[in-house]
Amino acid sequence: MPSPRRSVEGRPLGASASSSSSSPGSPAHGGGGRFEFQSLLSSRATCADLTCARLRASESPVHRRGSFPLAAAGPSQAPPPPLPEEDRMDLNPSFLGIALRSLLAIDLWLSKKLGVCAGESSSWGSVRPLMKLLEISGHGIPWLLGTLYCLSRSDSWAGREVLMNLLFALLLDLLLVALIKGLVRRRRPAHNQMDMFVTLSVDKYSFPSGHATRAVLVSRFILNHLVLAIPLRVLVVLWAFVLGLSRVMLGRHNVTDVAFGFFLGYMQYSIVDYCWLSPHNAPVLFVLWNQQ
Ligand SMILES: CC(C)=CCC/C(C)=C/CC/C(C)=C/CC/C(C)=C/COP(=O)(O)O
Repeated sequence: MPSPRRSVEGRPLGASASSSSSSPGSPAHGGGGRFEFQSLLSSRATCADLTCARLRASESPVHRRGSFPLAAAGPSQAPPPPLPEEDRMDLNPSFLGIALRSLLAIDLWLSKKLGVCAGESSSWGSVRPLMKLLEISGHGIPWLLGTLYCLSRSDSWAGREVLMNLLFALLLDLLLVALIKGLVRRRRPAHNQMDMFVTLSVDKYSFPSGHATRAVLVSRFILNHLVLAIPLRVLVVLWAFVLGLSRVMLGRHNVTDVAFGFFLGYMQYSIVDYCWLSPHNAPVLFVLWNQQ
């Protein structure tokens, strides 16, 4: 009995090879006045590509109503096994599915258009060194080392408390970004050159942008805990925004990586603010640091 899963394009479900004279891609008559399509492409590998649509055999009207052609042929012939889950694809994706795919397409298109510093030969290739300088300004290492240095030099309890929380914020950021990157595993854009200053293994993935999370987290932190004149406050916000934009211009990220990074950085600051470490709720940390 020919397996319906292995049948070629347009062949009616369950029909024998000799009866499948219909041309590829054309609807084939499945019996009972109904038409059914089998896979548009024969291999499972190509089915992984979402361009391949397949009618779910187990959910087709013919199957559901018990009038599958082979089943009708006799009780000894069992209906074909349902398609494996990975071979199936709904023909009527939900509105959410369509919206997400459209967003993804716009994201890829826009990110490619904005990636004007992705290489030396790109249209804005001459600005690339400046973008890379911005990249270092938002890198985890200078921020961690800077915070540790300031902590070691701080001689007031208030200063130490703020710096201890900044250190906590930076470490929380590294942890959450690494966790999400490892779970989502979205590859960096194809036009990115992997020439970044010190990276972790998860930094081969792009969602979310660690620079974008850090930019918003650190900016919110500075704006809330440092007394700055208005022009400096504007500069801090601008730095965060331009740093995020530079990630797309360098070709390191897609727009959605940076947008989600901004959102995550904003939420991270709220977490840090909520769990604010002080000599009252985390005395051990402060005593240990004092003893050094
Ligand atoms: C110094 C202390 C207390 C701890 C060190 C913790 C640690 C593992 C630091 C690693 C810092 C590091 C290499 C961060 C990577 C930053 C980076 C390249 C992020 C990628 O950003 P993206 O915007 O391209 O996603």
